[in-house]
Amino acid sequence: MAKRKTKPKKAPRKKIKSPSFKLSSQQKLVFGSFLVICGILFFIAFVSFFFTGEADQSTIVDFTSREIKSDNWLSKSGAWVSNFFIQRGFGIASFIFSGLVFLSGVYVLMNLNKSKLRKHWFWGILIVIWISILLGFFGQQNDILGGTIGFEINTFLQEYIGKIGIILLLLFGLITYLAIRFKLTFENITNLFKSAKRNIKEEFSELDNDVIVPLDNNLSEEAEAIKSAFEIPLDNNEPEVIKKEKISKPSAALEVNVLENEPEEDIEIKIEDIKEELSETDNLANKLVEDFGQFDPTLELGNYQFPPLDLLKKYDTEGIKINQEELEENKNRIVETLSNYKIGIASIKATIGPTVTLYEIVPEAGVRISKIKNLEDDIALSLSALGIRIIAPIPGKGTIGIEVPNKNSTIVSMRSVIASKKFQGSEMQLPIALGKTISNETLVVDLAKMPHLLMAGATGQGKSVGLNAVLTSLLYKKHPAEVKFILVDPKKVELTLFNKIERHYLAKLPDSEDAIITDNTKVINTLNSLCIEMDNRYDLLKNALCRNIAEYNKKFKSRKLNPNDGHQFLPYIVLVVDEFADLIMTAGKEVETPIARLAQLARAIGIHLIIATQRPSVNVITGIIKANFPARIAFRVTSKIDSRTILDGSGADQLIGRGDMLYTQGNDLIRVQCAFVDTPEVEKITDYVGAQKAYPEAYQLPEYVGEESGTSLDIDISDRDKLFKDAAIVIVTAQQGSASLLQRKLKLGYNRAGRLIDQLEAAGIVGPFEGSKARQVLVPDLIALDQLLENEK
Ligand SMILES: Nc1ncnc2c1ncn2[C@@H]1O[C@H](COP(=O)(O)OP(=O)(O)OP(=O)(O)O)[C@@H](O)[C@H]1O
Repeated sequence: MAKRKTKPKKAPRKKIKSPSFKLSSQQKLVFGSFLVICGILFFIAFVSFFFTGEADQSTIVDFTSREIKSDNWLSKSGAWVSNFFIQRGFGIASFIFSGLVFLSGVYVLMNLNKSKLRKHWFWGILIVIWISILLGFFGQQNDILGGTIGFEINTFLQEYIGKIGIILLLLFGLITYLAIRFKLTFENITNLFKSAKRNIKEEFSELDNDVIVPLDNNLSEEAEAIKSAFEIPLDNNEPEVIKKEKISKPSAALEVNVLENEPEEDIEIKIEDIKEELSETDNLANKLVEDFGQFDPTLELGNYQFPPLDLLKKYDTEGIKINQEELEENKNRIVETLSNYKIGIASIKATIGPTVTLYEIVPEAGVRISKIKNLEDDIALSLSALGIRIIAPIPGKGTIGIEVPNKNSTIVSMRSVIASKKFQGSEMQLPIALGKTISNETLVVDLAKMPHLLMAGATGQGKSVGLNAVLTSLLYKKHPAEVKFILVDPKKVELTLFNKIERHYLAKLPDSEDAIITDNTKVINTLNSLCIEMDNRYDLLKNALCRNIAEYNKKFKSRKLNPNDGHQFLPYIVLVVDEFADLIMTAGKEVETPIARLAQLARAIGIHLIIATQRPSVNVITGIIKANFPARIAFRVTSKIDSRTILDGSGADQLIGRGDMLYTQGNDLIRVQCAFVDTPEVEKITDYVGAQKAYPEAYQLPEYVGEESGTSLDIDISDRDKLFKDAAIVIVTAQQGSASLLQRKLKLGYNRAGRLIDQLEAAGIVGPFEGSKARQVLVPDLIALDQLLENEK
């Protein structure tokens, strides 16, 4: 599964030529109509047999003699055929044969699916045998009912299992037939009985309500009353059905349904039964699904066990405890502060969350909302608490919210959110249990819908824990075949634990050693490779006529896409970048461009990005990135400006840290306490997953050959630029392997400087291309350079 390189083409196998029975259109017409006519002839002969069979007995004995005449409607042939099938064969069940021959003709004529026809024959023959055995019971009285074969089998079976045995055997055959042919189950039958019972009941109760009132002069009193009340023009003698509803209670609303007089002429409605033709591939896919079942991407790791809940820790400080005193105190202070500014409160309500309590205030009529908003600092001061946030007004509620941190905040454990019904029962494509909201509800979001996530917050406020929570959620819900991670961790320590699940869940570039990327230059290659993967996936989707990965995978699972055409089950790819700022600082545009491209286009093909940064400044979170990351998580930041960069508004600066965060998916801000998952817990999970059978290697991303790394390292010495030696001296003296230095010092154009750098690399003077950084100079001084050039000669 993990391996996705194109398979080497198999040597073409020699095909053994099987005789082909393909008929041309004309042949089909001739053969098909022949069969249809045969079917009809059989039918006529069989019917005639019941009238003329006895008289024709002699004809059969002497078929060739022209003297003897036959009474059968189809003369001697008819007599012979019907005698063969009915008398000596299967009795009246032989009619089924005539039907089958007729049907075969229709199938050939209309070029219908042959496998279905085969099925009809198979089941048809079984039914013939079944009926003839059943009617074999009456063989002694009337031998044409079950035919000789039916009678003989019946008597043979009677000797061994007796009459009761045969009846039970036939019953068993019938049940088997119904179960296989009509997919009948025990539940179906019970449901059928139940609904029939219900229908009968309903019908009876309706009968009670329907009164047929003959509209003549002898109208009952009630009907008379109705007639006068509604003045229905009653002109002919046809009886009309009047629904009597609660007529006995004249005061109640009276519902009367009077059927309109029928129009003079009935206009017939023709109902066209439009049946869409299934294409050949559909038939093939259905057959494949019938034979092998749906494609199961998880089959290769069929025994994979999801990590159990017990690997996650339970915390003592979990669960919300109501501190009545604190509530009362805060309420009084809020009321007091507001009354100091002459703001009256109509009502106040508290919702206690894990870290903060929301006081919802309904101000008295006439109070301006902006007035309360301006008092934010004053209220914070009077409550002497950090992290007060005022939401005025709360969207969709018409109240004003004041969020006040709890004195004793409670931890929201990863265990509690993973165990929640909301997460366990979620049908999302990439469900993530972020934590709990202020009303203590578990917040589960779909990464596939976001479709990319930007996470920011000052150092030590819970970013890494947040990233771990995201990854843990996916590990608990998604099979290794369904999702792959690409982890970029410049800090080198945060995500190392995930190394253990490399062959299960990680994706990497071919030939790279570590799956977790810690080197910024490799990030560029990975991002570009991911862009290639994106393009490849779009091609696959285009060929499969699907709009997104979910549709594509569904189609692939139902075997409608041929793996020989390059189609395969596509896992989701989640790219996680910790410390995005660091990356932008070192690689700049080279990362921004592929990130922006991925962010703009990758949503449909199942590539989702999560980028986290400590420094939410505008040169890190640029406009183009912001535009493509509508879903954002803000942990506590130090300034209002940072908050504005992340959330386009303040709020993140008023958080209290330790996993307290604001989440937005483009519209409302939701305050959430992030679920806490500690490093030992993550370690346990990765150990658990890592200990299980894995794919042979990590998921392979497409190879990316960097533009600059295309240097041919075998540049001939004689082909070197005239300025080669000068360039080498400049580079070694400055100990800086950059083309722009050569451009400046030797007054060269970019192309020539670039060529020189390539030649210097080929000579082993500078190292390989390293992204935006200058190349490493491998020769320490001019003496060493002289020696190197001397040796070359
Ligand atoms: N959801 C949470 N619930 C409780 N405590 C938390 C939560 N998230 C973080 N903390 C506390 O904050 C500490 C720092 O968190 P974390 O390592 O995630 O910060 P960070 O933002 O990644 O910092 P840095 O940027 O320096 O890596 C944790 O060790 C933990 O004690």
